[in-house]
Amino acid sequence: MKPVVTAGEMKELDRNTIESAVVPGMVLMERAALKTVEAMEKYLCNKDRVLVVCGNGNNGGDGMAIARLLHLKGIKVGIYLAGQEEKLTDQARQQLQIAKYYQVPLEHNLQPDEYTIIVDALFGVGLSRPVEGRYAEIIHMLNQSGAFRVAVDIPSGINGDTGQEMGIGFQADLTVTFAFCKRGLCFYPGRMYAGELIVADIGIYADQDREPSMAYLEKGDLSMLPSRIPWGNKGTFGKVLLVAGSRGMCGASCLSSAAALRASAGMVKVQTVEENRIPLQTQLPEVMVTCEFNEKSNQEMLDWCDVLVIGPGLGMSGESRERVQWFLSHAAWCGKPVILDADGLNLLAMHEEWKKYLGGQVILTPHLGEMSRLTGKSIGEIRENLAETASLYAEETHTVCVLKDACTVVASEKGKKYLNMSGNAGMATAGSGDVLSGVLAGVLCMFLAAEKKPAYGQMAALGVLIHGLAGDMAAENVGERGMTARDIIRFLPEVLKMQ
Ligand SMILES: NC(=O)C1=CN([C@@H]2O[C@H](COP(=O)(O)OP(=O)(O)OC[C@H]3O[C@@H](n4cnc5c(N)ncnc54)[C@H](O)[C@@H]3O)[C@@H](O)[C@H]2O)[C@H](O)CC1
Ligand SMILES: [K+]
Repeated sequence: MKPVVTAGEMKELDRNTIESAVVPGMVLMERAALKTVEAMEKYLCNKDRVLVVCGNGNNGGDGMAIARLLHLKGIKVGIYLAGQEEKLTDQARQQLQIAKYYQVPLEHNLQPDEYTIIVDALFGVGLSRPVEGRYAEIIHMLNQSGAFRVAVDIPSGINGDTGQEMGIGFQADLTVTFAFCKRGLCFYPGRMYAGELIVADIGIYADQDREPSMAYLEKGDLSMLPSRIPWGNKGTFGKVLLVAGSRGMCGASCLSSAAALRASAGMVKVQTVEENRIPLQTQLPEVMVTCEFNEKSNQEMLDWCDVLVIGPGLGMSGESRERVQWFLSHAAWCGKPVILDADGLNLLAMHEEWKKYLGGQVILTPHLGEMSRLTGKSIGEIRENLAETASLYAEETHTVCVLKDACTVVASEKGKKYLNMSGNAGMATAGSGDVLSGVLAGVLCMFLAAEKKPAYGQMAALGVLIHGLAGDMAAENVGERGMTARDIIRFLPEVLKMQ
């Protein structure tokens, strides 16, 4: 698990290291330069010609140090100062002095096409307004060149907090960011501008009590998943009750059930309507189907299950409304974990009074449209503030909120947030959300079966990671264009096998 920071948090950590830990800024700059050159090694050969384009700030200072290190390694390199020397920060000025001492060539004309590698050291976390004028022209020229492009800390022009392009963004093939990943490198389009992303440790650490509030999980975090006890039986590995499906809507129940089984649940029972019984049982013989809906059988189902998934393919009928209300309220009373998805969320949006049934063991999985209905905010406003919107709603409802987008945010009521770095555009396909609801149920089952219960936010973040990794495997095998939700299900076991 890796922390993710805002530009402001990064500057604070930077300042804290320099002032409290008394690590000179120049030392941090040298380390930043060394790590960047190290990351460039595998792309470098002595025939390369490198151009380092420097701004006035410390991002530019990093660039000058990088140029000097490359020069001393015998690489042909030149520095192009995009700003004015008199406006350089102290550290950038010192770095320029050092570069001049070692006779690093200064280029006065910008001719990107003469170089095979271009290093963008214009702006980093100090970007404070849209890029215009001469700087915009420079970035445009650099993007036009056929050179291999390296960004220092953040691709210039990309907002370090939101990932939005401010005027024009440098299109990097490789970004070496220092100390911690910035939020703007996780959200789109920032993530696309970054290219290959390397987070370089340069000796800046967060104090325990100032841990950044956001993190992302990596493949290695699958090691958190508990192993299956050898003596278990199908009941041991988690029983999922899926309240799903309605007249003419059976597909979502199939996808969610199949995903739960593929994500390690031991048993799945679907509470649905009579006309879905045959199609479900035909497509998924492993799944039990019941069409009962009465006090006695509902209570038996609730007592039987470990986790509920409520919502896929439910529709908005009065009958569906009753099913959601009964299971949501009774699950709350007995503290059973619930994943509330799709029309379960749309019905919640219409029944404010159901919020009393929500709590820490409830995971909401809205996409932007469902979130708009739940919060009354516009989709545009939500997309601009994904993390804050998810966090606010999680706090308001005391739940875990999985706000689904290209970069899904998982927010828990205690303010912890996770960004998902797995997945791809091929997953924007019908049923992908139904699959996620099943995967989340499967992951909860894993932990419940092992009698471990990390925070629901962390379990949900693991489920989102697994869903995305399966989607990445599907894209590698069948391509993004042609993949379907069932391809994601197909690769779930491969992902879990990796752990
Ligand atoms: N975080 C770390 O551990 C380290 C960071 N380092 C590097 O320092 C930069 C941040 O440097 P800073 O001086 O704060 O700002 P920038 O260099 O990012 O910004 C340059 C300068 O540009 C001006 N500016 C901002 N926006 C615009 C604009 N749109 N048009 C024109 N000019 C603009 C602004 O006034 C800034 O002064 C960080 O990213 C790292 O690369 C340390 O060197 C190593 C440790
Ligand atoms: K940069």
